[in-house]
Amino acid sequence: MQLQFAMDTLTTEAALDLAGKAAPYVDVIELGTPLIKSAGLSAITAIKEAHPDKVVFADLKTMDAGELEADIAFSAGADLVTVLGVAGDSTIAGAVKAAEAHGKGIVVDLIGVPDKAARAKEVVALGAEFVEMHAGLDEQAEEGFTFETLLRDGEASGVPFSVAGGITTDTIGSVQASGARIAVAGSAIYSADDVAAAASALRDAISESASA
Ligand SMILES: O=C(CO)[C@H](O)[C@H](O)COP(=O)(O)O
Repeated sequence: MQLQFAMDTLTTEAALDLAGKAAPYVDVIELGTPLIKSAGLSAITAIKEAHPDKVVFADLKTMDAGELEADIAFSAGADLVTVLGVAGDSTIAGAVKAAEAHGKGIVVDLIGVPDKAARAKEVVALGAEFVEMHAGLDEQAEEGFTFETLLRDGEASGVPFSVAGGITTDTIGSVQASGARIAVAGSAIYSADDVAAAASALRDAISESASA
């Protein structure tokens, strides 16, 4: 299983600093939605130039104008771009068209989708590379939130999936056991006093879980 670091920070300078510390331990570097809204597409270019060997993930969470929004993110240097699963099929198909033109990929974020397993099948049929079983920051803070449903939905979907929703060293083993392609960790890394150590600990937890 791969490890993705979601950088929910607000400036390119902060993102470059975080990415520089975590890069040795992660496979995918994500520019979070607030970062792209705050710093603009140039942040994607800066991260790709600093880390050309990493998969750069632009979390646009596109809801409309799929082809146009995906195209500008790929042109800026993204390897993977997100579209929302609650968007219409034509939006997702448009984003997939842009990905094909650039030789890159679309990830469909299933945040807010009631039946994630069913929608996952539909969007992969539309050409998405994989789906993200995602509980966002607000949902994580809601009373009664449980992370386990994301894993069950991933397993039930039968398609390639990542998982995001407050993953920590305590839970990343269960994500791996669910068959996820990628575990996405944001606050567990960027909020840590020692960012490199936090990323390294998640990487070690993946290895330990694989050999258990
Ligand atoms: O996309 C996001 C919020 O919409 C986050 O980047 C994602 O949830 C990962 O961060 P965390 O591990 O803190 O949940």
